[in-house]
Amino acid sequence: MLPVVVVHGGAGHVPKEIAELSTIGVKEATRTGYAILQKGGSAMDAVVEAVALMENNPRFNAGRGSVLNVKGEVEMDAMVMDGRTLDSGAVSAVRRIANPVQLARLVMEKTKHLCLTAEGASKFARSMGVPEVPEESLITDYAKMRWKKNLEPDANPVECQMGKMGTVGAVAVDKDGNIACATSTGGMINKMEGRVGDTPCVGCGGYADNNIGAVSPTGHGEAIMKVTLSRLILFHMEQGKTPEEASDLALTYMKERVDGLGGAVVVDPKGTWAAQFSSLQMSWAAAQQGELHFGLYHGEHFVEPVQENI
Ligand SMILES: CC(C)C[C@H](NC(=O)C[C@H](N)C(=O)O)C(=O)O
Repeated sequence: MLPVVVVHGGAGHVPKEIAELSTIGVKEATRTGYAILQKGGSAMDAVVEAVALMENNPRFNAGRGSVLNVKGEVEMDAMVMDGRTLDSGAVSAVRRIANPVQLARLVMEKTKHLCLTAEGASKFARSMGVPEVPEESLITDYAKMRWKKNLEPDANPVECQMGKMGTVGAVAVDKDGNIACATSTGGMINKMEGRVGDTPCVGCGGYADNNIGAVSPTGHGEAIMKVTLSRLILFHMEQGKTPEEASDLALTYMKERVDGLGGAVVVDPKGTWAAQFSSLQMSWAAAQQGELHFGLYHGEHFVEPVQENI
């Protein structure tokens, strides 16, 4: 059953044609993560590479392609967690960085802190030799269009929020049984300047523990934080639930208790995995035992050889 990697590309909803590009993106990221695991690479390497690839893909709400805050600027959140040691690293409201997930990993590896924010995170990036990129290079026409639409007086905020999907995340177990997670996002459309969502918060936007499993979620960040979604899913697994049952229980709780929608990718130490969501759709893909699994709408589960199209 090992190794395994499971990836998601967000839980918002967009028209089918656009959503299919997300499926292509999550499949590509999953193949990349799986190739690393097959060569004996670590779960941490696999999730960071998979997420960085999706940050570079303008189709997703992370890195290039991030949604814009109310001022029309890009502020991104990202986190990683290592299930061996429970070490984690995160950045919040960070600007002008191409790959926040790699910066989050550096926070974990090179500082004694778990999270750096805004200007401090940028300063740390500079000190680590991470290049600053022009803000314009992170902004797509699509993100600008959604931002403007949201500012219109008759804009329906719910409709507009859901009309852009693409937070990205991954969980993996390597052949040694080590488990890791990574999540990266531009956040919620037209968020206030300085808004920090679930993604950089341990137990909310991700959690990994070799003894239990790992989770990377997507969805309305404020709702995810209220129920500490990632840790809640793992709590249900500690109580004996499967990854699928645990995700469904926690997502139902989030919906009923705080009216929040979302989804998550989950693994346990044996390599049992799940990709569940309460939203209309979530692009996801998983690789295990030479097979690539993927889907987008409820009830969809396609399988093909993982080697295809390489
Ligand atoms: C409307 C929602 C479901 C869309 C979803 N957003 C996030 O996951 C945002 C992230 N959790 C945060 O709050 O910062 C997406 O990008 O697909």
